[in-house]
Amino acid sequence: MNKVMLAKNTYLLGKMDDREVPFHRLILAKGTTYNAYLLKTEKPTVIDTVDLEFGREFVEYLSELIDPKEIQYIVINHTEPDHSGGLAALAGRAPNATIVCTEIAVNELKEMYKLHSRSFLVVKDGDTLDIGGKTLKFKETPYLHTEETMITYCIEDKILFPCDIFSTHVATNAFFADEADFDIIEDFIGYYNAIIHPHRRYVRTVINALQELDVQMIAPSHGYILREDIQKYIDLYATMSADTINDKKVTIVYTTIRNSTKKVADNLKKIFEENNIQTSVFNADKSDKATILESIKEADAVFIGSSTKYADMIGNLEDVLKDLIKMDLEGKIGAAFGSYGWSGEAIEVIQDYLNQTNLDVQSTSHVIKTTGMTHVEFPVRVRFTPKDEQLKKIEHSATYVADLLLSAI
Ligand SMILES: Cc1cc2nc3c(=O)[nH]c(=O)nc-3n(C[C@H](O)[C@H](O)[C@H](O)COP(=O)(O)O)c2cc1C
Repeated sequence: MNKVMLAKNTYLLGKMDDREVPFHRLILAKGTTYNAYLLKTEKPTVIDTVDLEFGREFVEYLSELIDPKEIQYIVINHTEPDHSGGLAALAGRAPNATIVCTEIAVNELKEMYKLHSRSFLVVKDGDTLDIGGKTLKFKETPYLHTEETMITYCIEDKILFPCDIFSTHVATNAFFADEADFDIIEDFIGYYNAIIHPHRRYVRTVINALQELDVQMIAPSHGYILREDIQKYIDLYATMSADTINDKKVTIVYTTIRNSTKKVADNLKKIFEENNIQTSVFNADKSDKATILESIKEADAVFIGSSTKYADMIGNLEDVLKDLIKMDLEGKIGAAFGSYGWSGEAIEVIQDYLNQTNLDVQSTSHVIKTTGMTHVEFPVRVRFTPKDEQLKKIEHSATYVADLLLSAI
């Protein structure tokens, strides 16, 4: 365990893990660190903890700096157990501490660490918390990289605690990037690519939020603390999260009885067009098949949808799908969608057809396995006419594909 002071009364409590750590189906060849922070103010506050495995060690080390009973707040920016895991050991030893997190995080933490009778303080975007001598400001960062995440900024110290964002996976005794005996950029970019890039749309929200903050130091939860040339790291995130490609095309083909599936198609189109992706939509029963197939040949992503009638697809769609199986669609993204009433067999039949092509067919399972995102669903299944939550669902799926199309990585 390490003890380093970042500002007056602000300590790094880090655990170095120099094993080849298995993480997100990767092996971290250089290991990693779990960085937590203690702000020893009038209302002592811990920001994040360490991996579950090192929880007791963490509390022992923390106890050398402060009696845990004095701790008033434990801020949890992100519930993944490599950061919140120390709560299991800390909560019992710090009975007077209120846990500070987003609303979504409350239930996750209660369930994960059996904290049902614990006191929680839910913070929202822009809320501040006076910890007696220092003030914390919170910014919700949903989907970066999970739904419940937030970042914390200490106004007096001008230190940003962004948890996973701006991290590096390097087991290091040089706590600050400027003290490393090599340039950390490659590791910084490698971490971004592995963990953050699939969520890059939300990186932009953070970059915008940072413009309103005077950040002099970035203290993430893995790897190096950044205190020199901070803007270089922020600019790198801005560049890496920007759209790099702008000439992509999507083709959407559907059939419908009473236009609910058309509404799904139109909403998909709206999202793609908001992302400057040229989008063509065809009702397979009202369009020339050769024109549809030509458009699919030109497209980078293909969405095929139908409503379900007596457990099957509607109209001419099957003819189009039979032709797709014979085409070379290598390198294109494919997705199924449709409106349905109770079972939605048509959508699954379309998915089966797409799986027989050489399209890169999207599925919920693949999205979860590759990004951890649970709010993106494929195929896109909408009960009856899409509204409210269902429109959000369509937006999430289209946005996900737009992000795949607009990024070179
Ligand atoms: C004649 C008929 C048969 C239907 N059969 C099914 C079915 O087998 N399974 C199902 O999930 N929904 C079924 N539905 C419900 C439709 O799929 C649902 O109303 C859907 O929203 C229609 O979308 P559309 O307007 O795009 O055609 C049926 C609807 C009708 C009118």
